[in-house]
Amino acid sequence: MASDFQTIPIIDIGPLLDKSDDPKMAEDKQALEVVRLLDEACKVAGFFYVKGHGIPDSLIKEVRDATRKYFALPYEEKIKIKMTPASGYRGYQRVGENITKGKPDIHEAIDCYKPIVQGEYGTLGAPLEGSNLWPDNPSNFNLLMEEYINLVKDLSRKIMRGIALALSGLPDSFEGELAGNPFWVMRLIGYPVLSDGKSLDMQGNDVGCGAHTDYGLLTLVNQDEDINALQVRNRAGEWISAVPIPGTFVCNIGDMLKVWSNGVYESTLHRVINNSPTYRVSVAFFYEPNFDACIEPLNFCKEKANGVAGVEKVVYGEHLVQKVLTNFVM
Ligand SMILES: N=C(N)NCCCC[C@H](N)C(=O)O
Ligand SMILES: O=C(O)CCC(=O)C(=O)O
Ligand SMILES: [Fe+2]
Repeated sequence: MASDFQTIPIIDIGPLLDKSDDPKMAEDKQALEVVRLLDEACKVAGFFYVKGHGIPDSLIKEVRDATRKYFALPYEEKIKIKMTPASGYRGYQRVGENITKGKPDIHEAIDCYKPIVQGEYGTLGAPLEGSNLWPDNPSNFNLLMEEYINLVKDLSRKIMRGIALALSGLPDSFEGELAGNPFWVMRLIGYPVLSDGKSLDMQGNDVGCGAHTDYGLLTLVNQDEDINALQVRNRAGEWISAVPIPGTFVCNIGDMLKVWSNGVYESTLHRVINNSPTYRVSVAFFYEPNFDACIEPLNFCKEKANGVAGVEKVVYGEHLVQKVLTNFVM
């Protein structure tokens, strides 16, 4: 359960990454210290900064800059990759199209998902079938994003090996049938400046993204430097700013890890409010279980609660599809 934390921990995961594919990982002192810090952060806040991740800062910035260039294009250009039910909910959505708790969010985005071929998951996967819609402009956009996706996906897998140990499981607890073929989601997001630093629309809505939890396992947020906008709710109900720390990702745990951990880790509520005078870009990568995995508390997590499951089981793909189908007005 998220406590009344006031700050979000920073974890240098370098020593874990060095050993994460080593069969002796669980005997390495420095890797185990990272595991301890992950456990603490997941229990206390459900959020932490990841440093020492090994992904070049230049690539991380390039991804944000390409995203910014795309959003700066005229609407007619952006709408060429419009997200529709027929595109598998992949592509561009304009400001106000995404809905959180009944209110339009003040952001625009490109949504991407791991490609799903027709029939791959039967009716379960049908709404998200398709491949991603990438803009032609800026050029090389898709190559850049694919390079980035490969790196953040592998980073997430390694963090999950650490989290498996943190929950007293084996390092590969989240591989094989559970998350060995991980689904992923990426959202390239732009948060416009609010006019006069006040509300953008007549209803006085100034929320870039309303309070929500993420749906899967781990989220890695690549956010603009120098703009404070992402806020995380602690148990006392206070909103704690996840201020940008150059060279880090903001990492948070999602609903499926809450279930697998039997509620030992919480998927913490967060929201985005861009009150700055500058357009804000963030790129959120979501590392998820296998699309068709049935998620229920793992035995080694239930043991701590005398074998009692404290959270409901769910098929990940059903959870995701139910969210996606209620996220948009179209
Ligand atoms: N894949 C993830 N986590 N996307 C986050 C979007 C959160 C806002 C969405 N309208 C909602 O209400 O969930
Ligand atoms: O823009 C951000 O900093 C976070 C976005 C977010 O929470 C999400 O897309 O799930
Ligand atoms: Fe989120």
